[in-house]
Amino acid sequence: MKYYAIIVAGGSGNRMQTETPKQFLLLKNLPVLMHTIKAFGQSDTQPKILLVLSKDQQDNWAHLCEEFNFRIPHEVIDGGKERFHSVKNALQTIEGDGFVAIHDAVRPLASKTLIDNCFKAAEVQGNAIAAIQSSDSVRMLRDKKTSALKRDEVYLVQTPQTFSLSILREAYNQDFANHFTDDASVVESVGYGINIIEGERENIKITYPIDLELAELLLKN
Ligand SMILES: Nc1ccn([C@@H]2O[C@H](COP(=O)(O)OP(=O)(O)OP(=O)(O)O)[C@@H](O)[C@H]2O)c(=O)n1
Ligand SMILES: C[C@](O)(CO)[C@H](O)COP(=O)(O)O
Repeated sequence: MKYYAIIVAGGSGNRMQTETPKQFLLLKNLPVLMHTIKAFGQSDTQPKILLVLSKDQQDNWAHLCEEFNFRIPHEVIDGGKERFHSVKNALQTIEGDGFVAIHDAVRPLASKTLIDNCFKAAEVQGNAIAAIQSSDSVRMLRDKKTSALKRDEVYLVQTPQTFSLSILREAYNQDFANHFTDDASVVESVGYGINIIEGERENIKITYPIDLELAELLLKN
């Protein structure tokens, strides 16, 4: 069986409000993105790594790889306008069958166990996404009214999100829609049920400055 990891790093990090896009910021003296790739490089599954980067960051990345002597093999793919298009660009470079884990470059704390478990579950069920249950109470706002939701029924979705190539190709054949906030929503929209596996609370997404501070605290040496 062939295994692939699409690591999406084609965003500009507007909410982080740093000049350097967040995936290149230093986390314990190593760019965030290198921590993320290392987790896949250390997994038992050993997927082929496809790294999606905007064209204007590809030289910067090559320099960073030299500077940090970063030698984990990976292929660089051009980013797209939205995350959806970045994933699609990478998907189009893959031929044949197999399984693909899609992962945010800015989730550098995913463990190798979580990555391997996602691949294993997708092999059995066709797809598997990492998610955790909410530990807060949750409310929905609709038509200016709020109402409580049953929190046991609410999951906070993470990446990796892992799919068989045949399902993923069918899903990414659609046109982009604004409600496609992750890969599961793209796949669900062509009629597939989505399977959840237990994610990790440490597997945070670096979105705002406080997330980088949290990641520094959480990252084990
Ligand atoms: N056109 C895009 C947009 C996002 N991403 C990637 O998708 C992941 C999750 O997106 P997000 O956290 O929203 O990153 P940004 O789009 O960079 O952040 P923001 O929305 O704050 O601008 C990130 O690793 C980001 O680099 C991507 O590959 N291509
Ligand atoms: C894919 C994702 O990380 C799952 O939680 C999330 O949907 C990405 O959202 P963003 O708005 O692109 O950060």
